[in-house]
Amino acid sequence: MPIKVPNALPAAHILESENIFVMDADRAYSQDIRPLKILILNLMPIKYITETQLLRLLGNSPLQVEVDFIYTETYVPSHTPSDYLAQFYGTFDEVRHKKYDGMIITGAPVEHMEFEEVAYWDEVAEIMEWSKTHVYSTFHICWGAQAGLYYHYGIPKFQVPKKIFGVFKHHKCVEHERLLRGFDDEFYVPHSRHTEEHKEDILKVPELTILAESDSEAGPYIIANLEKRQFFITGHAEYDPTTLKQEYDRDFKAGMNPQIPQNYYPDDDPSKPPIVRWRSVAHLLFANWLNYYVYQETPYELDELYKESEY
Ligand SMILES: CC(=O)SCCNC(=O)CCNC(=O)[C@H](O)C(C)(C)COP(=O)(O)OP(=O)(O)OC[C@H]1O[C@@H](n2cnc3c(N)ncnc32)[C@H](O)[C@@H]1OP(=O)(O)O
Ligand SMILES: N[C@@H](CCO)C(=O)O
Repeated sequence: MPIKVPNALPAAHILESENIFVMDADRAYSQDIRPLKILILNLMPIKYITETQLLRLLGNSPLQVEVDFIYTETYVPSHTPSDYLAQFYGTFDEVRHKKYDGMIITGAPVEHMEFEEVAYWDEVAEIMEWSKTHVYSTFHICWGAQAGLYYHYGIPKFQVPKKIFGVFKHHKCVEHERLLRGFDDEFYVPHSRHTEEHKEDILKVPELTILAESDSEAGPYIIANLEKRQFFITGHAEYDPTTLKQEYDRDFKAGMNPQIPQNYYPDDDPSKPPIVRWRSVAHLLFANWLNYYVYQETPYELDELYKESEY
């Protein structure tokens, strides 16, 4: 079954070459099944890379998925041409009247700033408030997760002395969790951040459960609220095989003497091709979310979702 994206989105060509069935927005679905509506708030600077990474995982499903992208109006992205945004993206104002089965809030390279200092903070906070009544399930990634944990539950982030950078071993913290169905007892996921949440702050919030964590400095990895309508993912399962390499090379060229990503290069040698240990986890994570927490739970008629809302 296909994933439907804005017409001529560059990611579509890449995904088609990977045998993912992509439909443009004009084409009708062949079956009378309501597609799942997913909204992606893409805060990453190089938009097409994140689009491709997320659509690759959302598209690897028998479910019909229709994706809308939005960017922030209160901070206009500098690395993405305005005609690209005009062609493929909307704004929150253009979608606030709609309801969605799922939403993804991406990471963002703004973790050094206090949340309130980020130019689009008020807008992102408004979107997170709106999501409570207009989105069935929200998946927050990296800075998106930090922002969600802070906005919804007051959990602070802290600067770490050494960048959490590499591919870290994790384990499940709960049994029989559908989001983790198919995960091995130990699994690997990339992290790339300079900040963290403290586990004890998360455990203090009765509505939150840590579903998976790492005993390394990567710490809590997947946090869910009680209703399992909000997931906070501190790592980057969606990253391409060479994303960490690109970040390392970028910082190396900038003379920043970056640390070598852990558990990534054979013999920790950046001249060797990296070992990819997280692809299957990425596919399971997104497929389980889509299947168990979006498709199987969301109302068939999206208008039924928080009908009482007069937002
Ligand atoms: C913690 C996480 O979530 S990890 C996810 C973040 N990881 C990444 O973004 C990896 C890829 N990013 C990069 O490699 C770099 O950010 C680059 C190369 C794209 C840009 O680096 P630089 O040019 O040095 O930084 P620059 O000052 O232009 O800002 C980079 C981004 O930070 C964000 N940003 C910077 N200042 C602000 C601000 N005041 N308010 C909001 N966003 C800001 C923007 O997203 C900006 O990119 P955009 O304008 O295209 O949206
Ligand atoms: N993943 C990011 C961290 C930025 O906050 C990078 O190194 O680009």
